[in-house]
Order: sequence, then C-alpha cells, then structure tokens
Amino acid sequence: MSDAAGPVDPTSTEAWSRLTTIASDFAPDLRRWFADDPGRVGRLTFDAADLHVDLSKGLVDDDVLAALLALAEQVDVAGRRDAMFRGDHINVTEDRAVLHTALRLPADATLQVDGQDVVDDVHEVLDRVYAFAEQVRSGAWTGVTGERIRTVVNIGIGGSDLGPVMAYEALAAYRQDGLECRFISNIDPTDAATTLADLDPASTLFIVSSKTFGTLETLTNARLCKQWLLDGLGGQDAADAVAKHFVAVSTALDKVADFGIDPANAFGFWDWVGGRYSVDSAIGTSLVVAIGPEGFRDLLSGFHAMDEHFRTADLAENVPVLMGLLNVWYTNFLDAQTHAVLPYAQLLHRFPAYLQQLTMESNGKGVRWDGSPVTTDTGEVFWGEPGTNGQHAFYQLIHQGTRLIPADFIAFATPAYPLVDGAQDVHELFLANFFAQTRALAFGKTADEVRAEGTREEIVPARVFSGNRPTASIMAPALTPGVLGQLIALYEHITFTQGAVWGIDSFDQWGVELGKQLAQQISPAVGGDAEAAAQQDASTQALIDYYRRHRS
Ligand SMILES: O=P(O)(O)OC[C@H]1O[C@H](O)[C@H](O)[C@@H](O)[C@@H]1O
Repeated sequence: MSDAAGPVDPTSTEAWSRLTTIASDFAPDLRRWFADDPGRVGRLTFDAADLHVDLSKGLVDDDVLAALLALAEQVDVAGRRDAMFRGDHINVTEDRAVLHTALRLPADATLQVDGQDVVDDVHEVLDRVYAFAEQVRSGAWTGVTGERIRTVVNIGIGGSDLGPVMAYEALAAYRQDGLECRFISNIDPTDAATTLADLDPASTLFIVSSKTFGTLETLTNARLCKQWLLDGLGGQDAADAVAKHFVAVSTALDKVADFGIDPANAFGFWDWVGGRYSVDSAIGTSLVVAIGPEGFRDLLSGFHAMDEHFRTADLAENVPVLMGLLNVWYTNFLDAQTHAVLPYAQLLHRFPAYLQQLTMESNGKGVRWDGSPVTTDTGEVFWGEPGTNGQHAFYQLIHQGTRLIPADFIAFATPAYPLVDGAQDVHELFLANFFAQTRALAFGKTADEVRAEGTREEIVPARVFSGNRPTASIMAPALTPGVLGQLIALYEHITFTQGAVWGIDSFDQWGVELGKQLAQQISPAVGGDAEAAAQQDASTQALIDYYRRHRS
C-alpha cells in the first residue's frame, strides 16, 4: 500500500466478500459454542504485557477470525503500522510523522526522523520536566512570596486536558500528599471560577498546556488565571509573579514567550505528537508533579511494552489488532454503532471520556487519506461509565435493547484502596459483578429458565435475556502507572488498526475547525454588533436575540 496509490478499498478485498457472506447467515450461539468447544476460551484469551484479555465472549468464531485476519493482510495493516513506527508521514493531510510511540522509547534507543534523532529530543525534554517536577514536589520551587506550591492547575483542553485528568484520577493512589492538581478546560467562566474559588494564589502554580498555543479556550483561561493571580498577590511585580507561577507546555515556544512566559519555564514537544496522543509527552507535566518522575517512567514503560507487543506480535496473537478487527466486524457487518467501555475501577471514571477523544476524533472521518470518500461506515460512538454505576442506569439497554452494543469490561485483581465491610471483601463483591455481567450478556436466560423460576407466563417474555451480546474482558494485576500506560496504548493501537482497515487518516481532526471559525465570526454579534448579527442565519440571529434579551 503506497501513498501514491492511495489506500486499498477494504470492501474490494476477497476477505471483505468472505465476511459479507458469513454475516449474511451469521447466527451466533455462545451457549453452544462454549458447550461444543472446550478450547474456545484458551484460543481466544491473550496476554499482552500485563494485560490479560479474554475475547471468547465475543461474537466471533474461527471462520470470522480467519477472514478478519485475511482482511488485515489484504489492506496491509502491518505495513501501515511499520510505516508509523518508522516515522513516515502517515498523517497525510498535515504531512506529518505520527510518532507518539517515540515518546516512550527508552533513552538508549535511536530513531532518526527527518534527519533528527527524536529519542535524544524526547529525553532531553523529559529530563527537564522531571527536574521541574522534583523542585515542585520537594518545595524547592516556591511562589513569588516564597511560599511552597500546594496546588498545580493545568489549563488546557482536548488532548491537553483529557489525558492528564484521566491519568491523575486513575493514579490517585500514587499521588504525593499535600500537593493537589486541578484542571481548567472549559471556556465557560464557571470552570475557572469554581476551580480557583478556594485557592491561595501564593501557593498556586499554573501549567498552560496547548500544543498550538493558539486555542481560544486555553488562552482565555490562561489570561483569566493570570489576572486572578496578580489580583490575589496584590502589588507583586507582574513579570516576577508570572515567572514563579506560570509554566507552559507547547510545540509553539515563540507564542509561549509572546504570552509572557519565560522560555526557560516552557517544555516543548513536536508536531508529530497528536493532541490526543500526548499525555505521555510534556503535556503530562501535571501528572509528573503528582506521581513523580519514577511513576511517570513506569507509565512510559507500560506504553512501550504495549507498543512492542503491537509492533512484533503475529497478527493472530496481536491484541490491539484483534480487538480493532473485531470492532470492524461489529461495526461494518453486525451493524453496531456504539461501543461501551465499562471500567470496574472507580479510579478510571474519566477513561471513557478520554477514549471518546482518542477514538472518535481519530476515526470519525468521511474521507480516506487520499481524499476519496470512505467506502464503508467508519468510527464508533464510544461511551461508558464505571461499573457498577452503569448497571443501575443503562445496562438495561445493553442486556435487552434492540441494538448491538459491544462492550469492553476492565477490572483489576488488586484494588487501589482495599476495604472490608464486616467479613466481606468489598472488592470481591465488586468483581463478582464484573464477572456476572459478561456472563449474563453472553449466555442470557431462556424462556424455559424464566418459567422454571415460577414466573407468570404473561411476563416471561419481559424477563428473557437473549444473550449473545458481545464483550471483551480486560484484566490486569493492579491499576499501576505501568498498567495504565499499557491500557492507553492498547486503545491507541486498536484505533490505529480500525483506521488502517478503513483507509483513513486517523491523525488529523479537520472536523473541529468549522465550529471554531464560526465562533470567532459570531462573537461580535453576541456582543451586540448589529452588522455581524445580520450576517447570521435566521435561527442563529433569533437565538442571539434571545440571549441579548435575557442576559443579566
Ligand atoms: O493543545 P491545543 O493545541 O490547545 O489543542 C487542544 C485540542 O483542540 C483541538 O481543537 C483539537 O480538536 C484537539 O485535538 C486538541 O487536543
């Protein structure tokens, strides 16, 4: 598959035809498959680094799997993967390499990209981030009045927010006491106001995180925070205060300087790191402050371990490839439109939100990387909540609704905070729910089984569970920094695999641009500029008018 030739149309492959034929009379029967095939669980369970992944409750048999693997061969997923790891410019529409995997290469590796050893660059910045974080953690870095920093506030949005927040929450057990991180992302002024409300400017340090340093929300919030700081410190020299209370993370260090942040207090990264792939770059600085350089190194090793699995494992044993192919099967052949991610770990409560950007900004595309229209549905709507909260809210639809919703269940053998309620290990009760749900979804409950419980005949149908609802179970020993890195990289590579099959550029995000442009154009109208208002469509004019009549 060469860039000049454009992507292979997946629907033109022999494997796609084979999958179409299989799908036409596919009648999954997990009860029978399990009963007839004692080897099924063994064949469909895989270990990738520390992750233990059971795909046996998926709607897949040997024929489907063989055809999916043939599809991966015929569209050359491996070739595209190798091109990414090499640093080829596979982000075609932005003419960029895609090298988040280089962010987690060990210091003794080398990778020449566009004539530059990127590993040296990566570790030079990491060392600076680590040194900064150590200063904050030890108290050596003080605010302008000499006070120790107690709160670090990351100002960023999208990839410059979701990864750090998610990981900060996930690794709560690894944080340093007495040092808190907070996150401001939304341009809704309520976000900054509520986040700053109880903070003391003298002990607060801001990290302005923005790949482009041109994002309206982030720059607006950074200005708000600067004003809050200067007002709160009262009488301090502005440049001195900013120097001690503001650092920045960006690829655009010139714009950082324009904002008034000393380049000595700025940490760079590179255009070959996509925003949604950047938590393992200097964008993770708030996380490094929270969990320390050792914890962050473990996180990076976890990412790297999964990268190595993805890069080297045979496709038939390659967990991200297999999960990506299964998602293609569900989306393109079994008509699934959404994908649930259900972590049985409260600390992963922001993981579904993180995955929404990763997967939907990457694969929500209508054209392929050569500009031609896609030939099949792309993208999946990712969503989820931690179990067991979801069980008492939306699982009804997953169990008995009319839509097929593939679901990934994630759990850990050892809890971050073990608690016992009397004689009962609460974590075991929690895990019993995790095991029960995938079992119920896979095997259901027949009408006869419902009747055997003495249920009145009229309500038997309402109490039947069809089963054959696909799940993947992902387990690991514990939610450590290393395991979190593996989990994130797993989903990065699942996303990659799907994008490679569909022939799309999973690394651009042009779909977010129009709304940004229009917001700039509409802004004067909102502020009362009649000429700007007159240029809007009738609905928008009426809505702005409503706002102007009701504002306080
Ligand atoms: O890091 P920044 O340049 O501020 O960008 C923040 C975010 O905004 C953009 O609109 C993109 O949709 C995201 O991919 C990006 O992560």
